Amino acid sequence: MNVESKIKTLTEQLNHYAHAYYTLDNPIVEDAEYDRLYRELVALETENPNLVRADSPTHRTGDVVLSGFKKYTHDYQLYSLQDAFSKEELEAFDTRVRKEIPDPEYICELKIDGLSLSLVYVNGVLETAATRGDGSIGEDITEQVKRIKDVPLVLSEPIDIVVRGEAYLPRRNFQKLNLEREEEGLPSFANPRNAAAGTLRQLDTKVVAKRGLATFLYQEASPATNDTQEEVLEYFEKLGLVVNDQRAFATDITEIWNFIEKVAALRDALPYDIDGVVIKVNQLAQQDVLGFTVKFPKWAIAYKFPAELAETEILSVDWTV
Ligand SMILES: CC(C)(CNC(=O)c1ccc(Oc2ccccc2)cc1)c1ccc2c(N)nc(N)nc2n1
Repeated sequence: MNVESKIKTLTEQLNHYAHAYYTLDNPIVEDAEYDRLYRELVALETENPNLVRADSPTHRTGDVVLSGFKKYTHDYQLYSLQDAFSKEELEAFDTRVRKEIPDPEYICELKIDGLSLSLVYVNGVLETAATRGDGSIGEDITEQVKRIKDVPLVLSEPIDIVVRGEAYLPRRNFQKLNLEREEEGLPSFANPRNAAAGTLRQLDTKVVAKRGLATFLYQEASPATNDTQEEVLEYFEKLGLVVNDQRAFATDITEIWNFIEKVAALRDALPYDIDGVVIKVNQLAQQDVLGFTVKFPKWAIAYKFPAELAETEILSVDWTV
């Protein structure tokens, strides 16, 4: 086997193992074996730098220390969600939708408490990752996002696509990070969302690789190639992107509310923080009929759970009254 096919085989093998470990949470090879193959690839790439592939896992570990963040202008507006804090507000949303869509089918997704980000793939290769910013201009965090192990550097298909999702810190990594910071006499992070935001603002990408961020993708920001939001999410999984599996269909507020109550009951057992449930019209053609206000899509709403009192707030509450 010549060097080029040896590098191709090693790269594909290592990416397959990493996908199983980080994206499917289902390791299929011992760490020692992964490390041995990884070292073999680094040696071959060092001798043949012109043969390093775009999807090589070695792109994730090179220690790049940036001097600052470049601004990035999104090709597509990244919208916010209108919020609802009660069942009545959801009923008002449903009434507004039904004025234009008599029989809507909704899809309900989790609202992950992380940092919104946009991934731009060209020919299937991750070209840019950026924060949402104000929806039009964000910050380029490409080098940082390349160190998030479940973000594919190359998709399974060579397509141009802009996807949007959330970067978050799994609770177990959040607890591990705060323990380390306490031992180093550093202030701990208040919550996983702040820790994720602080990590992606690190200019030393080695720090990002160590912290164990993860992602869930939920939106195709470029013109959609599917008919429904559900099909978009299934397509994302085929491409190698991570999609949250906690979702449900609903045709009325009762079914939406049932899902919200189910999620509220399992919320504390989830390995990540959520701050609500996002309800969307599932058919993309129906989304187009409803359209957008200046800031929000009229076909989606976020039901926000009551904010959990932070430990400090709980201690300051006068429970004697
Ligand atoms: C619905 C949307 C606001 C994203 N959608 C967009 O940003 C968006 C962008 C261009 C769109 O349409 C286009 C307009 C012009 C060209 C191409 C597409 C449509 C939606 C949103 C926002 C936050 C979410 C969140 N935290 N969790 C989940 N689970 N879903 C979320 N969904």
